[in-house]
Amino acid sequence: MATLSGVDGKGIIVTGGGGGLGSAMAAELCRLGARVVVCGRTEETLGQVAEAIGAELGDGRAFAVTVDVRDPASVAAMADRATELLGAVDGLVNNASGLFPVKAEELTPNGFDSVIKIVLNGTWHCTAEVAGRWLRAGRGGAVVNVLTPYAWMGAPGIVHNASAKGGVLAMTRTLGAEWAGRGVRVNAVAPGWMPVGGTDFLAGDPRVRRRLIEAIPAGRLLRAEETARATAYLLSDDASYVVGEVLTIDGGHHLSKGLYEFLDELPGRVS
Ligand SMILES: CCCCCCCCC/C=C/C(=O)SCCNC(=O)CCNC(=O)[C@H](O)C(C)(C)COP(=O)(O)OP(=O)(O)OC[C@H]1O[C@@H](n2cnc3c(N)ncnc32)[C@H](O)[C@@H]1OP(=O)(O)O
Ligand SMILES: NC(=O)C1=CN([C@@H]2O[C@H](COP(=O)(O)OP(=O)(O)OC[C@H]3O[C@@H](n4cnc5c(N)ncnc54)[C@H](OP(=O)(O)O)[C@@H]3O)[C@@H](O)[C@H]2O)C=CC1
Repeated sequence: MATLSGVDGKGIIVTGGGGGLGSAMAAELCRLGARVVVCGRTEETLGQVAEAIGAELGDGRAFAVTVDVRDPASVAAMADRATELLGAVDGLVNNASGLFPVKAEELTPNGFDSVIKIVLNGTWHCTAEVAGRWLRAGRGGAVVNVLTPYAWMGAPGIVHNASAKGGVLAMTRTLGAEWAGRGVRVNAVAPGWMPVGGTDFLAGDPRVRRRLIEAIPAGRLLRAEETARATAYLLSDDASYVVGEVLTIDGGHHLSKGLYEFLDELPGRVS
């Protein structure tokens, strides 16, 4: 019986690989057979991630490389090093991000820029560098951008990050179409809330956690490994005809806005 090809043997770069989702994603991709470069600005956390993967799966599976995705020269140096370490780079996961909650009317120009530079410009710099190498070499590759459902829904309180993610959504669709004929696929995942990384503080509060879960039709928070497996699919040759697509992994959360949260209170309840 035919089996799915997965990411076995592929070399993959994960930006923000020292963070909550990035580290879980790197570990799961390695469990699925990939070799991974985790990159970000903080050498210490990246080293810990590579070491933990090495302890679980053996040496030579995960490597730490520093990068600032806002700086094209730093991204080019990271891509050189990743190629040395992995032999060949087959996939790129644009996962690095930054945000802070702020009222839009209180956000300064520099505050807006600080997030746009990481999320929108950083995703572009990494994609242009890595995919540019594939195109020049006449070979294929797969890019997966990490979005969230608020890339198309909007997110009051984080206008900088929502604007950047909306831009990355347009980038995903545009480059997906522009490069599909040359074997470079660009897609995205849009995970819902996970109790990791930048939102750990929210899901860690029992009251907030309960309210979050109540609003999610699947009735629980998303596990980082589930996002990793969806990402692995888009990186793999199993997704060879999937182009410019966004795979939403949120337990139906973005579909539930409106009536769902009040279903229990309606006469002749539906749920
Ligand atoms: C239904 C579907 C559900 C779907 C549900 C989906 C949920 C999705 C959740 C997504 C989560 C994530 O993305 S989590 C990712 C979170 N991770 C991170 O944030 C880690 C990386 N963060 C950072 O590096 C920093 O926080 C960040 C500020 C972004 C960048 O750092 P920099 O050093 O570049 O910036 P700084 O020099 O410190 O600051 C730049 C400017 O920003 C301002 N600034 C900084 N912090 C500020 C703050 N808290 N409030 C106001 N302003 C602030 C400063 O005053 C400066 O402006 P001036 O004073 O004018 O100079
Ligand atoms: N947690 C959640 O519930 C959800 C998260 N997401 C998305 O998942 C991704 C990861 O988020 P999460 O794990 O929560 O957040 P984290 O804050 O844990 O991870 C963000 C990572 O980005 C890196 N980073 C930030 N700025 C730069 C930079 N200039 N250059 C290189 N790396 C940088 C950080 O490392 P360093 O500071 O060392 O550079 C950090 O490792 C993001 O794209 C986020 O939008 C989507 C939906 C839900």
